[in-house]
Amino acid sequence: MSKLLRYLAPYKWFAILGPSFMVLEVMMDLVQPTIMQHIIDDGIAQNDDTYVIRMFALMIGAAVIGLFGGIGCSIFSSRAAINFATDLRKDLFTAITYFSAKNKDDFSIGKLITNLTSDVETVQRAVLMTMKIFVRGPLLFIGAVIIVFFTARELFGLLLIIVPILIILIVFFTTMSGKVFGAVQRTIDRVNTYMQENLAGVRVIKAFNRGEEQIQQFSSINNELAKRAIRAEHVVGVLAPLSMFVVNIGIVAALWSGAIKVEAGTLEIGVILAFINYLTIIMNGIISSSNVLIQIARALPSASRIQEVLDTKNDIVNAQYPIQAPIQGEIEFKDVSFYYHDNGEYVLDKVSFHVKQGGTLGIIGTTGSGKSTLLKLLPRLFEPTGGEILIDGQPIEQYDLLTLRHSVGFAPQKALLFSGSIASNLRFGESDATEREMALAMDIAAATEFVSRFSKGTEHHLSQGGQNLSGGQRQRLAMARAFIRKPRILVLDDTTSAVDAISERHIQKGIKQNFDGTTTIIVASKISSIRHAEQILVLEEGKVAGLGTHDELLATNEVYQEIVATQEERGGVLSE
Ligand SMILES: Nc1ncnc2c1ncn2[C@@H]1O[C@H](COP(=O)(O)OP(=O)(O)OP(=O)(O)O)[C@@H](O)[C@H]1O
Repeated sequence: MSKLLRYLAPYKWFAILGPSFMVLEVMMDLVQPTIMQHIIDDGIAQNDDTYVIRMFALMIGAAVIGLFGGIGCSIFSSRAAINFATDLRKDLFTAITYFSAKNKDDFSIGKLITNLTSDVETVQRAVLMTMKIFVRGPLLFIGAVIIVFFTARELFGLLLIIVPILIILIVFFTTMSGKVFGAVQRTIDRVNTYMQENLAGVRVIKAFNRGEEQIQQFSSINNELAKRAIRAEHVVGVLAPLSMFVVNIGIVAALWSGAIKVEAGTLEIGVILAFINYLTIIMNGIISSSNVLIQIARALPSASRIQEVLDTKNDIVNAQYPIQAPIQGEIEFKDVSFYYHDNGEYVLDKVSFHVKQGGTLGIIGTTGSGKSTLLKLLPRLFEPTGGEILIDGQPIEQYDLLTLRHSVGFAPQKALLFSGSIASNLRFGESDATEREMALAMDIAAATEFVSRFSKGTEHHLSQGGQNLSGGQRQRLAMARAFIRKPRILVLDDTTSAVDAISERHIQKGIKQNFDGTTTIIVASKISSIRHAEQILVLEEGKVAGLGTHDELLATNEVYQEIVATQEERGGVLSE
């Protein structure tokens, strides 16, 4: 939490002014019972009307100044806390945006959403309450104790019993609340993860008639959240009535012992009333301090979760002196190995191949053989765990990341688009692409025809993830987004799986004509997509099972022959 407080630095004046105004309000609150005591003992008891009126005017004056203090505190504290949270949220979003793929895998999406929303809000509330109330509580408490010591010393002994009891209650409940609210926050993570996954998969849920089961599973997590939240609220909720009970006992004791003293003529009635008022102020001071402490205890787990994200080191960073020279496109994999998790299985095992600049490599293999993983190593979404990748003869990690990623036109297997216009999605690839460049990229990707059918053309609005397009249309736009960069290395991960054969041929022709000097790596599930590649790499369980031209592999490679045979059985597309 203390680390996060650096976010208050730019707003330090708001953060100082807020509590300062609160001091003003507290002073006015503290002075009121003493004025009242004087009204009773020196004004009403002595029948001095002028004195009473003067004191009433003083009371109203104090109330107005207190109001001014309260409003000032609210304005400045909320500005400080809201700006603090806005900057924090922005930095969190930035950190998450620059996470490496591995960093992202380490955090669940639900947890990151909770981070950006509920965690930031919890910390913001704690900061706000600290500025507004944390000054008020202790000041009210200390001020009232001092005033009672000087003005109602006859009853001061009672405070020595009541105050320690109240303090013990607060320490106990604050400690408890930190634990129970930590558990609530962790359950909110689970709810968010579950909701996020289910919202993304709503169509699958419907298609498989899994609605009831999913609702039941959600209910069980939701009920768990309710149980933990209720427990947490109970813990917090018991404190105020318990404190009130202790104070009420104190009031009874004050009245009883005060009455005896008034009867004996050693105490005035106004002092008892002032004492009771101050006792209530002390209780309010303690309860509001405890509310802030509880809020801080609640915010601590949130703060450390936020800090965990901010502290996460991106494991893919630029070299100290990165190569910024333009990339030509020669690629060499030398015994490249990779696993996703320590102690996990090798997904790629000593993979070696060489593609000359402007060459074409097709990759084929069984499901889960590591094809997509291999492609993800090229824009350095992941780092090899063994071996070396060379681009133009230089280790890939020596290249400036921006230069490297700008040189690689990557169309992933899952054609994810963003909400916004088609044009904005294409410009994701090249922000200052002209209309002509967009038209050419769409033409190569066989997207022109379906886009022109939309009344607004490239201004047609796509919903979240491009869900209002067909799978094949999404794939074409994702390819166009990669083409528009005019990359030196083009990486297509099974991007024509949902594209019809005629369009696929159009795309292949387009790539050949327009990306002559571009090194192209294409992962495909259909032989027809890669049969004309200069080299074809056959992957099996992460290992190279073959490397050669279509004809060479067909003649000598068993795995390739098997894939061809299976595709022919299914009415294969080899003849195309
Ligand atoms: N983010 C990840 N974390 C952990 N394991 C992963 C991750 N992504 C993929 N894997 C595992 O790595 C292996 C290779 O996956 P990859 O996606 O590279 O295969 P693929 O050959 O592209 O498969 P497909 O043809 O089905 O697309 C699989 O066993 C998969 O379960």
